[in-house]
Amino acid sequence: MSSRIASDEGFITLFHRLPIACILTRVSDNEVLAINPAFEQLFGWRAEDIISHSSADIPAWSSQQQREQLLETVNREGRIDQFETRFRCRDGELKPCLLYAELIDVSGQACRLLMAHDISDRITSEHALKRSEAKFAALFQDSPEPYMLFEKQSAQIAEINRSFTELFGYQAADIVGKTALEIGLWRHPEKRPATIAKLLRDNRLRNEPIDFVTQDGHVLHCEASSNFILIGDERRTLTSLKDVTEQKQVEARIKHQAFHDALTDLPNRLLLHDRIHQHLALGERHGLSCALLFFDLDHFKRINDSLGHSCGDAVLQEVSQRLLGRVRRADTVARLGGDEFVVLLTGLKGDHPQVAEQARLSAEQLLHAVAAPMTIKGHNLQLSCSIGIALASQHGDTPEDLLKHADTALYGVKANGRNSIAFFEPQMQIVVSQRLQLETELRQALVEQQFCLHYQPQIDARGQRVIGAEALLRWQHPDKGLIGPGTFMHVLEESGMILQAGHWVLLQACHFIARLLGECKLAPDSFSLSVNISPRQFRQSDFVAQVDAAVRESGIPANCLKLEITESMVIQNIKDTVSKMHELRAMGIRFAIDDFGTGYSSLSYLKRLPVDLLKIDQSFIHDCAQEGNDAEIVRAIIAMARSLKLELIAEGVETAEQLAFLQQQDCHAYQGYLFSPAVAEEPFLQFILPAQSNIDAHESR
Ligand SMILES: Nc1nc2c(ncn2[C@@H]2O[C@H](COP(=O)(O)O[C@H]3[C@@H](O)[C@H](n4cnc5c(=O)[nH]c(N)nc54)O[C@@H]3COP(=O)(O)O)[C@@H](O)[C@H]2O)c(=O)[nH]1
Repeated sequence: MSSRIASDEGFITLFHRLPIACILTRVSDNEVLAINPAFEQLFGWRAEDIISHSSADIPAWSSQQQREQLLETVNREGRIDQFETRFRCRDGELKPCLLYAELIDVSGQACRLLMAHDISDRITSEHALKRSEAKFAALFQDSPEPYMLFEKQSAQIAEINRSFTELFGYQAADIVGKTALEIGLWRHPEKRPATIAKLLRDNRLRNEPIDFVTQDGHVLHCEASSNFILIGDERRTLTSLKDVTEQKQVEARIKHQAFHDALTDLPNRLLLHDRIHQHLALGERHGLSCALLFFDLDHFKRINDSLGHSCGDAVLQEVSQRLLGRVRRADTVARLGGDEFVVLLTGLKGDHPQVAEQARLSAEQLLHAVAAPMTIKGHNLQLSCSIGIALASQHGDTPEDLLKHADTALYGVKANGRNSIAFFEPQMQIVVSQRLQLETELRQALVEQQFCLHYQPQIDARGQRVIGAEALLRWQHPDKGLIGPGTFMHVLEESGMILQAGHWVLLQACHFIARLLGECKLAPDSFSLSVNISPRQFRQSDFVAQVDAAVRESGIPANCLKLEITESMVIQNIKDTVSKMHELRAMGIRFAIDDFGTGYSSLSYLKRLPVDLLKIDQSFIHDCAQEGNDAEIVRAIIAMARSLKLELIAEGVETAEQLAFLQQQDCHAYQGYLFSPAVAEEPFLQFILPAQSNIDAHESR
């Protein structure tokens, strides 16, 4: 401290105690008069390094230019606030400082008091902030997620990033300064106030589902997350968006698939159930009724089996379109699977008879719609269908009951010949339960082997010789005794159990032939056993292999086995049938056309078939001796067989007159009650052991 200012004691004390670094210089010659301890401590300089030197010479200034600038301002204006510079410390470090300088009078001398405030921390944090702002800017711009920055107050867009531009198509120049509403970003602007309220309440948004619209008008399903942030002094809303459009579409697809049939895209059972539920509730409220129409395409399996599944699928699609085309928008057409469709007619008004009448009229229209000819993959088809109807409240109050009762009514239509409609009636349930009971018992019968074969002899009337037999299925029911196939064959067919039963029959028949040839010493050329083959059995892709295996396993000559098929079976899929017949024929298996005369009886298809024998149907035999139409038909069949060089056998021959007529026409082979009904294995053996003596014995009875 210079002696010339030492007398101003109050100032000196204050000067030395000030916690801020101070330096005092004389204006007239710029000589440094004093520095305080805070100065020494901050910059490391000692008093002797500084005091008495001209301020231009002191080493603390890092820039003379700045020093002169500062002095000039202070001299001119008497003071300077916040002059930023760097002071060199004794150890060489340049320390950022904020300088305050003022002209003061100290003991009558004009002096400059310069105070230096260390701003190293502020500069460091400013740098850190700058770095973090730069990082934020880089993150914001380069983020793969679309980002938007809004002015908090005005909600104007302040910035968008590249990903936002890529996703939405907007360039920053197009939208900065505008609100999302102004540019039409919201798909549902009416939802914005609630979303903003939520943001303000929670101070953030997390994965808020919002639909936006892109610049070119596409809808984007997004999840938006928002936070308030401070950038500089500005309060901003930072919003990141997650585009979940694809995810939503996948979810929607999965949901759609869960409630719709994949082939026709019609509602499935689940959705139908839901719709029935809704309409029952609505109906109750508004006094309206609804009706359930349960559809089944008649003999649809034949289309699948004969023309293939892709054709069957196309038929189902065509039927679904026809049904959709005939109902109102409020009605539902559903597919439950296979060839089962359900139509839910809704909004039916009036009392019970009026509602029933509306349902009946609609059902008839739908029946006709299905029955109109259709061309599927080049095939001209004409279908028919059966419809069972259940009416809400009259026939059920729940979806389950209505579906069950419409199905029961459908069963009633099918039992009465199909191609028609029927309303549910309580007694129909008895028929359904009986049918179910029969099906259950038949399954049990297959497991417990309650089936057996009976054999009806086939005779050559010229020598009364047994030339063969027809194997006929019987069911040895544990309570009801022996049951003929007329009672259960259709159930085996419809349920598919015929495949297992038919295979069993085939094996049994082959083993029976083996016993006849082995134990009874029958000559293979003198006897054949006929086995009835059901259409479903024949259509199996491995049918030929099954027959081959049965023949091989039993070790019989293949020509002892004769397969009986019907004309209708051949017609259903002539290509496949003929090819299988040729394969089996090549193995030595023989074929008979059963019930001949009742079907197409066409020469043209008969010529194409590898057939050995025609069986004249018993319906023509019954009255053939009366010389009426049946006699003519029998004559025509015999002539046809002769021209095609086919064997013949008449079935159902019950009287000597019938046999005499047949023999007059040169048809000598027959089977029927006249000789014997079908009998069990043991009695059958009596006819052929020894063959001739048994026939004699039979004649003498
Ligand atoms: N797929 C299979 N179908 C089979 C099998 N076993 C039988 N069937 C089919 O059932 C139909 C009925 O058979 P069934 O009740 O045994 O009747 C046969 C004879 O008993 C009966 N018949 C024989 N002679 C007479 C007669 O003089 N009068 C008269 N009223 N009926 C008589 O005819 C039936 C044999 O007919 P068909 O088969 O046309 O030769 C039967 O039609 C078979 O289709 C089987 O294992 N698999």
